[in-house]
This record gives sequence, C-alpha cells and structure tokens, in this order.
Amino acid sequence: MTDAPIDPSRAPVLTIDGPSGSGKGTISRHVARALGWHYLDSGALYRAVGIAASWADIDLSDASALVRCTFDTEIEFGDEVGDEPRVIVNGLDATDELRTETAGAAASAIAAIPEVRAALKDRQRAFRRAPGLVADGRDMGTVIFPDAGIKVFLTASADERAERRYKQLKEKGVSVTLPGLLREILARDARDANRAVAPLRPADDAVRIDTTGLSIDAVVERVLALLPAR
Ligand SMILES: Nc1ncnc2c1ncn2[C@@H]1O[C@H](COP(=O)(O)OP(=O)(O)O)[C@@H](O)[C@H]1O
Ligand SMILES: Nc1ccn([C@H]2C[C@H](O)[C@@H](COP(=O)(O)OP(=O)(O)O)O2)c(=O)n1
Repeated sequence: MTDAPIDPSRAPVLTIDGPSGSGKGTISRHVARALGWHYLDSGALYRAVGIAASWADIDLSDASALVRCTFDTEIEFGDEVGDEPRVIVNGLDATDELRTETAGAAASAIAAIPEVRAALKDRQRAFRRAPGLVADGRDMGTVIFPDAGIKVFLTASADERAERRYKQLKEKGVSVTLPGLLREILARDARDANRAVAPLRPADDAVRIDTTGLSIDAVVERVLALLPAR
C-alpha cells in the first residue's frame, strides 16, 4: 500500500512522542487547550482495539483476527471526565478500562503488528483539522505526520515515569505497586522501541525535552515557546 501524499498547506500539526509516563497526554491536552487546537491521543486507539479484542476473546497472538478487529472497532471520543475525554468502544464506555496497565500492555503488543498500524493510519490523519492538531503517541512525528511543523520528543527517567504512573493510578483507586509498574514500563519501552515497524524514536527534527524534575507548567511553557509568536 502506498501512502497518499500529504498536502503541506493543510492544518498545522504539533507532534508529541515519547515513552509511557513521559507526560505526552497531559502536556498535549494543556497545549491543545492553550492553542484552541484539536487533540489526537493515538495510544487510545491502540488501547481501544486491544480492549475490543479482549471483549471478543481474540488471542493477542492471532494477528489476522486482530487486523479484522482493528477494521471493525468503532472508537469515539466523548465528553471530558476530569481533563480526559471519554472513550467509547463499539458503543460502550471504555474510559476506565482503557487507562489500566493491562490495556497498555495489550495495546503495545498489537501495535507491533504492521497491518494493525496500517489500518489505523487514515483514522489518525483524519484528526488533522483547522485550526490545528496536537497529536501524541510513539510515531506521530516519524510516520503519521512526518510534515508536522513542530515535533517534540518527551523523556523522563524510568523511575520518575513509574512514580508518576503510580500516583496517577492510585488516585483513580487502581491497586498497583511501584516495582510492578517500573517492570511493566521497562518492558513496554523495550517492545515499543525494538519493534520492526514505526519503533519509538525521536524524529530527526524533533526537539527533545527531558521532563525529569520539571513541573507540568514548565514543560507546557517550553513546548508553547517552540511555536511562532502568536
Ligand atoms: N512534567 C511532569 N511533572 C510531574 N508529573 C507529570 C509531568 N508530566 C505529567 N505528569 C503526570 O504524570 C502522569 C502521567 O502522564 P501522562 O500524560 O499520562 O503520560 P503519557 O501520556 O506520556 O503516558 C500524569 O498523572 C501527569 O499528571
Ligand atoms: N502512536 C502510537 C501510540 C501508542 N502505541 C502503542 C505503544 C504503547 O505502549 C501503547 C499504549 O500507548 P499510550 O500512549 O496510550 O500509553 P502511555 O500513555 O504512553 O502509557 O500503544 C503505538 O505503538 N503507537
């Protein structure tokens, strides 16, 4: 399959890629709100397919069933709960299930299947609309929006990312342990970075920001400072 050429005059895109817990979602939502731009949480699409597959009892090793499931799964973003939109999968509210580490691990596993990635490409590009789009994920700057005007790659130490996730899940009442989360984060990092297709890596033209020890506001400020003066 060849990709359709991307018209560079279309709505501007700011991509924010990085590993789990680097703050992509939080920073992207703040930046999108500040700019009045649309927001794409590409990880939610992979998580939604993983959840639809588990609801349909599809084994994570059954690549052809997973590809069919990707085409068949309806995913909608609804009203915001807290500062995150509800995610409706095949008509059912999957918001809470989506954020679990089990859903993250399933998403990471199916995301290594090239046909699943190809099946989600157009759905992700359809989020590009005026006045602009902030897109977060693993391959936003490298594969999905290679012509994005601004590309950011967020990192943070694995210990800090595990601690952030620990606090986040505890606040949601999910029972987790810090060593368990650190192990899961390191396993996901390795799988996402070492897969053959669209591995997690900074685009050559991405600005890297190490968020270890930085506040959310400080990171938002650094990202907004990359945009031309408004
Ligand atoms: N710079 C930061 N400093 C401290 N906590 C942060 C920072 N960025 C994000 N967080 C917190 O870390 C948690 C994980 O962030 P999230 O945006 O979900 O990361 P990602 O989308 O990269 O997995 C959230 O609870 C968020 O509030
Ligand atoms: N653009 C993307 C987004 C997510 N994925 C895969 C790989 C990730 O481990 C899972 C879950 O991604 P998500 O961004 O929701 O996870 P984190 O919030 O970073 O923990 O999906 C991907 O391969 N490509």
